[in-house]
Amino acid sequence: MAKNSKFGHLPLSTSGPQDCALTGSSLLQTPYLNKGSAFPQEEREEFGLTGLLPSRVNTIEEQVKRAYVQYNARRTPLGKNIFMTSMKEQNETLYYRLIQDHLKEMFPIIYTPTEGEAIQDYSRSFRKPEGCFLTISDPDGIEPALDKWGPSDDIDIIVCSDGEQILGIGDQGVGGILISIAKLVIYTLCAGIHPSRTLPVVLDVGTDNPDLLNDDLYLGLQRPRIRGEEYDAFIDRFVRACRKRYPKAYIHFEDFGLPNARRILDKYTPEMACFNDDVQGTGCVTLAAIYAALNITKLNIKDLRVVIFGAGTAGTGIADQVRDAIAVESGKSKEEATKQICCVDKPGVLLESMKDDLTPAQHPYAKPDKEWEGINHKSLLDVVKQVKPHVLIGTSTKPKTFTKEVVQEMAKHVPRPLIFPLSNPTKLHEADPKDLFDWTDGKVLTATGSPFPPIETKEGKKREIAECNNSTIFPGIGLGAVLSKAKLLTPEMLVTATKALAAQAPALKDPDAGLLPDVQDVREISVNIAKAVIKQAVKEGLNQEKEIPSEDGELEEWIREQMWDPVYRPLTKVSREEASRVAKGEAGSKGSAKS
Ligand SMILES: NC(=O)c1ccc[n+]([C@@H]2O[C@H](COP(=O)([O-])OP(=O)(O)OC[C@H]3O[C@@H](n4cnc5c(N)ncnc54)[C@H](O)[C@@H]3O)[C@@H](O)[C@H]2O)c1
Ligand SMILES: O=C(O)C[C@H](O)C(=O)O
Ligand SMILES: [Mg+2]
Repeated sequence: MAKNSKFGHLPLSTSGPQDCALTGSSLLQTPYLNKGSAFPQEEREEFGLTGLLPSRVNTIEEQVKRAYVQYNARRTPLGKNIFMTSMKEQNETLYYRLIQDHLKEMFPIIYTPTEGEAIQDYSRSFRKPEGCFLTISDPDGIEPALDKWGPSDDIDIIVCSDGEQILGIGDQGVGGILISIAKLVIYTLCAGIHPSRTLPVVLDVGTDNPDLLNDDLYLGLQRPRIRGEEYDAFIDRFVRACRKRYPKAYIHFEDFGLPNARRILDKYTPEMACFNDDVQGTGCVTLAAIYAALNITKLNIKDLRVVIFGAGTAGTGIADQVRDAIAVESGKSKEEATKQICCVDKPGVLLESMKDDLTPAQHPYAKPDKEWEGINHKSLLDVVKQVKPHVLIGTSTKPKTFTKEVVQEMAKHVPRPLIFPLSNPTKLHEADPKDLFDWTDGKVLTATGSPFPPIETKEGKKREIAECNNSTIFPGIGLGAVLSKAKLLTPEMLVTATKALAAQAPALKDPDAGLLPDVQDVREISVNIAKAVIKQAVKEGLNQEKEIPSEDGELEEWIREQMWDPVYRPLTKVSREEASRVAKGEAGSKGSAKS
């Protein structure tokens, strides 16, 4: 429990002394409690560390300085990523503090795009497991595996992936554990979710990736993916087991394949607080970036024409958010609003005659065939000529498909084209922002799925390229859901989160600034997003937490107080029996003590 809080009992432990039942080398090997060379003299004596550490006692700032030198000695992004993973296994507080002090530089190393390389390399560079591995060949193993992560109040957020559509790099099987871990690191960094209260899971159901099927070092279930009833039953058993073991935990689904992502989300949304990041996170962050751009172009969302290239999980998630926003602003029905959105996939514009081959999420966007008669709807250039979109979004995983011709065609019809190449990792982006800028004489308003450096304008000014990645919004939404203990995550909560993000766009004040806040500021942004979500949860009567302050200032303070910071906290020696009440169990990978 947080100490000295004017709010009394708070669910997250973020400050004050913490109980520790470990001593000696087991303490040094417990990443959540280890302070390494920063253990003060008294704790070295009390916890049996004498002789196990060099004599000099460092501050965390000194440790960060040393770790940063070591980090910089690694030459490649993947080498740096591997270094960071090993730092996390040794000293979690230092790991988070190091990133926090170099956030902008390290974000692309621990997250998109470098995490993609690490995932592809998972079985080959594997050294130490982290996370929870559940396998379809052993469904009875689900409950005992979850039991290892502590008592029912211990877990706030579960991120799970079945590894089928990791970023844009496709099926990575059991390596998908690393995307669950990376998303949870972002929750901690960007929204202060307590790192010991999170659970990363991979649901190993096999793989259809031939490279992995033929690799004798592959660590997952080496057989084709199991689909259909057996898959559904496995997912259901997992979700039910999570609900039973951690009834208040929020479930975040990540990088499931197209046939499953939306289906699973729709199944569980009416029953529990759950979230699909690729569908909802991407939809919300993209809509927020559109809102910010509209402020510059002075257009209203109700008038927009939008082309979405790549109508998969993310593409249809974005389409739905934009459609709903158009409907609300214009008073039109959803069906009417849908007409302003044109979804293009491999076979071209989605048409009614293709209905048998479309997913349920794509169905509403299928256009009457006669509207496209005589037009080459498979050519993006022809689609752009026909639709004259204000907004072009790429979620296709097909690099360089927003060609000079396509972009210049778009720029003929609208004064400020909004073009968002969102396919990750960077090498899959549909266009490079510098090209978009050059091809449109700087008129483009852009945001990208992975980070890019600013562009220099002819006048020597810098134009920031916002990162339109769901990482800007999912941490705040999760924080809001966790602190309010929301029973459900509703569309209204997502709308209010999107508006809270859009209201903080730097471009509202300076048109050369980014369309979305910089990662550097995301912690503060998360507070505002969480506040919006919590207020909406209360409004809808879905908050299981009853002690939520109603006044805005107090609410913000209440949120901030529950956000975890990477600082060393004094340790209080307790017996194993005392600690076990709150412990995660020494067998758990995160160490045993929490207070
Ligand atoms: N920036 C973000 O926050 C964010 C969030 C989620 C996904 N993404 C990225 O979006 C991409 C798609 O992810 P997803 O989860 O939606 O995958 P998905 O497989 O569900 O969707 C991809 C879609 O693109 C279509 N496609 C493939 N080739 C095409 C082509 N030549 N022309 C038109 N369409 C084509 C596929 O048929 C599919 O429907 C990935 O690269 C992912 O990293 C980015
Ligand atoms: O993980 C990311 O970088 C964003 C997104 O969830 C994706 O799948 O690309
Ligand atoms: Mg994703």
